[in-house]
Amino acid sequence: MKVTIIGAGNVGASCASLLAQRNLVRKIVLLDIREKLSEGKSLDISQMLSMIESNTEVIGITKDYFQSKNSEIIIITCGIPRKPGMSREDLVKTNAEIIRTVTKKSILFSPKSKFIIVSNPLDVMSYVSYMTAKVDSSRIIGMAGILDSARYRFFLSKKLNISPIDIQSLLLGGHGDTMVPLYRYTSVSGIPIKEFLSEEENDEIIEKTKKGGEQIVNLLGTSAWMAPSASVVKIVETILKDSKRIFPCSVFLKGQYGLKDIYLGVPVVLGKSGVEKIVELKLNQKEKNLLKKSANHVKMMINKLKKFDTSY
Ligand SMILES: NC(=O)c1ccc[n+]([C@@H]2O[C@H](COP(=O)([O-])OP(=O)(O)OC[C@H]3O[C@@H](n4cnc5c(N)ncnc54)[C@H](O)[C@@H]3O)[C@@H](O)[C@H]2O)c1
Ligand SMILES: O=C(O)C[C@H](O)C(=O)O
Repeated sequence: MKVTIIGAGNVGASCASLLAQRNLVRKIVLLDIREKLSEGKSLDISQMLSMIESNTEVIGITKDYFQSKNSEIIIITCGIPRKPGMSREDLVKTNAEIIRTVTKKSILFSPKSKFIIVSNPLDVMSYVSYMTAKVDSSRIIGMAGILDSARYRFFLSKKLNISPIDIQSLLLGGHGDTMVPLYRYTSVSGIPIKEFLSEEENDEIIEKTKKGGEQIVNLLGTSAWMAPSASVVKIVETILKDSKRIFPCSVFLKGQYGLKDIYLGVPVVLGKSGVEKIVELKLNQKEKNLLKKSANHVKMMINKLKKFDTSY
């Protein structure tokens, strides 16, 4: 069982480290364009393995895609992150080119692989990877909803003084300010959230969640990587164990939620084939409007990209 991670920067190296600690796969290939980076990071991770009793082999590669041959899963974390004052959308042109190039190269050596996309702006990059790979959309999964949901659970846990582990939540929509956390589908150990706080109080938590990525960018000067890599590892584990768990992920919609030709966050069942089912919830009018607004925003970015590059 081999997993390849493209991009050995903050998110990529952290994914390799967390995945190796889970002792889930035989081999992790960490690949970057920058000479020596992945070799150094993989060596550091490898030297940790005897202490944590993991048998995973971690190798670092510069540009040589042959080493990624027949990967079960390819995780795309390469490209530029935002800096303070930037939006995720500011990354679109640079990262689209990078995602297209690395998807083309990876699919050549791993034609049956599932892809987890991390690079931003997430929903558009997942779309770019899907259009480039030309494989069934069930195999191209964007990671964002798990992270956004984890942030929401964290802020909520602080407000309620309750463990985040016991908070269940669900989000829809794009990864960004237009995300749609669902108050109606949030609960604490099965108890509806309305028993703990009002919708208005919850809205304050949602605003914090929407700004969760930006808050870290402003503190660190670059974007988050610990919680994002833990979210990626959740997806990897679910696919490899064929666990059929439900998570919000950015997936290609073909009419579900009244939307098509777009990658957007919705709840999905994940298993060994990737996205095994898209769960369609009955939304109320307010939720429908918010989702539509979020979809319009992602569509607008996709259309801008298509104008700039007619090959999409
Ligand atoms: N989806 C999410 O929730 C989420 C969360 C965190 C970060 N991100 C995004 O993930 C991306 C990576 O973030 P980071 O903090 O790891 O950045 P980083 O700068 O630390 O790492 C990016 C790495 O990509 C490499 N790279 C660039 N072009 C490449 C190519 N063509 N082939 C191989 N490697 C290449 C760079 O050399 C660098 O090492 C950013 O776009 C960021 O916005 C998304
Ligand atoms: O905020 C970012 O730019 C990175 C990522 O999308 C995040 O939410 O942490």
